Amino acid sequence: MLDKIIRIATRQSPLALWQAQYVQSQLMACHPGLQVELVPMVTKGDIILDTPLAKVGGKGLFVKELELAMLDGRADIAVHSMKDVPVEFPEGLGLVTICEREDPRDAFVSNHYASLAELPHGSVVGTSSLRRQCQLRQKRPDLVIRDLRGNVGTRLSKLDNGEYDAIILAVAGLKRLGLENRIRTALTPEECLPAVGQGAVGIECRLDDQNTRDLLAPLAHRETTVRVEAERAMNMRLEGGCQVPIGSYAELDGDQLWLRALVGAPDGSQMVSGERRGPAANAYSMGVELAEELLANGAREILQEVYKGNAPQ
Ligand SMILES: NCc1[nH]cc(CCC(=O)O)c1CC(=O)O
Repeated sequence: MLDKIIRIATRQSPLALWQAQYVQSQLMACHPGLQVELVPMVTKGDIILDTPLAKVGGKGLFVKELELAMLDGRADIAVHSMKDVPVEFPEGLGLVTICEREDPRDAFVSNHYASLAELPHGSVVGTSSLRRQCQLRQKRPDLVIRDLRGNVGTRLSKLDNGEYDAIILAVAGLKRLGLENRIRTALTPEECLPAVGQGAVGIECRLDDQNTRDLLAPLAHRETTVRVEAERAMNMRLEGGCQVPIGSYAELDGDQLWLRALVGAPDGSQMVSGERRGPAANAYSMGVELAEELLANGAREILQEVYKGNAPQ
């Protein structure tokens, strides 16, 4: 076991590297003597930077190259932000480990205003996330939402250049990059329901690679795994990828799981939401049932418009 090397396929954005290095150091701490190397790669999502993600279309734009590397045997594992991981995996690969979740909330970031409520009428807010967009528009129809792409550092420089009055980013990403001081307020789940898996890091590998799976096992975090299982089951039933106006967020209190979800039209004109409470053992079925409730209450029509690409923005 000790002469084994684990190779981690990773994108090269600062956040992806942070996540890969986090798993690298956890693996080395759990298995003294184990060698863990990073295999840096470029993905389509890193190349197509000028088009709004929802229009580029493909789910999993950032993970396909990493998955090919694992299937080819050039890498053993890939580390993902759970919110960017598609609901389905190529044959032979799967998500085997979910690590402890960081703060799952969205952050309000601005150089002039302390909170969403303080933003003057007509302020320009940057986000490319349809989920953030629909929730912002619902609360503040007066705001002008503009697309904002690129890695976290690029997005912050666009804010600093004066292109936006405020931007919305995940708290987790900012904390991991040591940029917590840029957060003016964290939005509560009531203000902006987080994305499926937001703040959690997951590890994918070849399902037949039992040796690697055994090495990964101690990195799994039980509570996070249950929460993300419920959130992803919801998303899966909605057939939602990562670029959809869907929020899905679960909390665990002892054995009691509380799952909340919403589907909204990107222009904020419609919003369908619901919740479920139940034992953690029912995480998966709670997700599926909540998705079915939302579909029956209008989410089906909202999502159809979004997938057709002609939802009002
Ligand atoms: N969509 C990009 C992305 N994917 C994961 C994170 C960081 C937070 C996380 O790990 O959930 C971010 C940046 C952001 O949304 O601000």
